[in-house]
Order: sequence, then C-alpha cells, then structure tokens
Amino acid sequence: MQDRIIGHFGASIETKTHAAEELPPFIERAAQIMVNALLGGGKILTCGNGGSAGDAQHFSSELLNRFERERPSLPAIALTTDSSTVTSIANDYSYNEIFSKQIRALGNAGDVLLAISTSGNSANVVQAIQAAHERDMTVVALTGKDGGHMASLITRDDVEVRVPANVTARIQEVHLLVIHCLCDLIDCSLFGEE
Ligand SMILES: O=C(CO)[C@@H](O)[C@H](O)[C@H](O)[C@H](O)COP(=O)(O)O
Ligand SMILES: [Zn+2]
Repeated sequence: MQDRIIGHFGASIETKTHAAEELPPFIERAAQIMVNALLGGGKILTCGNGGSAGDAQHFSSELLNRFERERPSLPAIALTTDSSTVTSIANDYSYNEIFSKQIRALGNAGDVLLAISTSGNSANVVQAIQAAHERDMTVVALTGKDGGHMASLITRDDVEVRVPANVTARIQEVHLLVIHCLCDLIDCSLFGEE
C-alpha cells in the first residue's frame, strides 16, 4: 500500500513539473483577465462538477474572504452552491442547464467565468461557456486531457489553462495549484507585491 501512496506522490510531482514548464504564460494571462475584470467593477462566476465544483468554491471563497493576506473582499460567486436553484433547474429543465441559466441571470458584460473540467466535456460547463459568451463575459477555462469540447469554444479574448495530463486526479491536483497561483497574482496586481 505504501508503494501505491509513493506512486501517487511521484505521479503528482511529475505532472506538476511538466505543468510548470508549460502553463505559466497561460496562468499569467488568466490572472490578467481576472484583474482587468475586477478593476472594471466586474465579478467572477465559477463552476464545475464533483471535485471541480469543490475547486470552483475554493476559488470563490478565497476571493470573497481572503487568500494569504489582509485585503478587501473581492466579488465572486460559485454557481454550484445554491442547492434549491441547482435542483430546480435540473428537475424542471436539465442538469446541463444548471450553470447556464444562472449565468443568464447573474452574468454581465465585463464579468469572467472560471469554467473547470478535467475532460473539457461536461455538458453543463460547456453550456456555461456558451451562456457566458452570450453575456459578453470572458472565459478562463481550466481543463486537461485534450481540452475536450471546451477547447473549441475558447475565443482569442479567453484563455484555456490545459493541464498536460490524462488522469483526472492528477489534473485536479494541478487545477488547485493554478487556483492558488491566480489568487496570488490577483492579490499582487491589486494590492502590491509582498
Ligand atoms: O473528483 C473527482 C475525481 O477525482 C470526481 O468527483 C470528478 O470531479 C467527477 O467525476 C466529475 O463529474 C468529472 O467531470 P469533468 O472533470 O470531466 O468535468
Ligand atoms: Zn477527486
């Protein structure tokens, strides 16, 4: 069993090493998009399924509350958390619309959608990106594998941060690191380097 544990650690380290070689320019661009939106009075909406729902909430709470330093609250909404809304949309319409319907109500031009999917193929996240574009929002997509359907929806104003890996758990582990990089870059850009 300890060999399995050491194997997981080794695979995670290897994925992160590979990601560190490829992802910095994309993460920098994602942070710039978010900083521009926040400076312009916009907010960040987040979504994803399963572990990625947790990641979406992790990021929004770090904006709303704090990351590593004292600073004013920043505007973000996780679209995964209102169980009455999510269950009623899934029940009355379809699970694929649980995020897109909220975006049509809450999203404004200048806001950002943080869309998280390891496969890039979750239909509700794909529809969220389509709804965000209809609302003139910019999209930051965290993906993996081959980017899936989400990759084909990314415009030149958007950015896709695609983890170079095929195992869902490894991709999620890098997504969390990317989220913490984004929090750090946002804090440094808005409130100065520490
Ligand atoms: O956390 C895990 C697996 O590590 C799962 O809960 C996983 O997030 C779920 O199977 C998701 O539905 C996968 O969706 P996606 O990443 O392909 O969009
Ligand atoms: Zn997981």
